[in-house]
Amino acid sequence: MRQTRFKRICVFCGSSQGKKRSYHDAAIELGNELVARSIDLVYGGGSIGLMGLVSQAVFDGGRHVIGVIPKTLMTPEISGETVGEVRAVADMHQRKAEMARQSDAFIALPGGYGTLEELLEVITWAQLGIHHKPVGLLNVDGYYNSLLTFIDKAVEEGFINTSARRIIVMAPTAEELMEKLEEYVPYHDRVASKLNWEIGHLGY
Ligand SMILES: CC(C)=CCNc1ncnc2c1ncn2[C@@H]1O[C@H](COP(=O)(O)O)[C@@H](O)[C@H]1O
Repeated sequence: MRQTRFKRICVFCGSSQGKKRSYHDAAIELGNELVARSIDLVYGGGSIGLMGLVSQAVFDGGRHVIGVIPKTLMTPEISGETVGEVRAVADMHQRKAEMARQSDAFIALPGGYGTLEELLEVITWAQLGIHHKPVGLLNVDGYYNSLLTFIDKAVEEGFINTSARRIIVMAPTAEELMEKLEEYVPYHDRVASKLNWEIGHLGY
């Protein structure tokens, strides 16, 4: 068993499986990597898409799985069944706060609007000093290349600070990504570190 600084990691990913086999395989590989490192999973609940694959892999590997799901989405027709522990929440905002509160790091696999929104929110929260947890992007088959190019454009055009660019930890495989996340040094902004967030309200 490998040494790890993480007890639980939150995975954001598609509620669809995507078209390539590599997305399917990467979700299972990430789940297995968490198991190999004795890390538990926090995710959005349910069994659909890549969400179902990663949660099943972690559950089958004997680790604890927490699915945080809004009551409205909690039907077999919409989200399928959640393996492991289910935490029902009132809405999407509570879900994100609860997923963030429960985990020591975040990883995004390929996904659509929901995944992008969750990923960008935890990056923004890191930038504002709301949390100091690493954020990893699993760039399976270059899926996120155009997003990364866009972010570099935003740095170039002066909308993202060069030092904040390094909040995103990126790798093409789960193993490499985990190695990088283990070594991540939290981002510190002089202004953000002086902000006094109401921890209770934000869910931290
Ligand atoms: C009505 C409908 C479309 C239901 C889809 N069913 C869903 N069930 C559970 N979580 C979801 C669902 N859709 C989006 N999410 C959230 O958004 C992310 C996936 O959205 P997407 O497929 O990338 O965009 C997940 O990490 C999850 O937290």
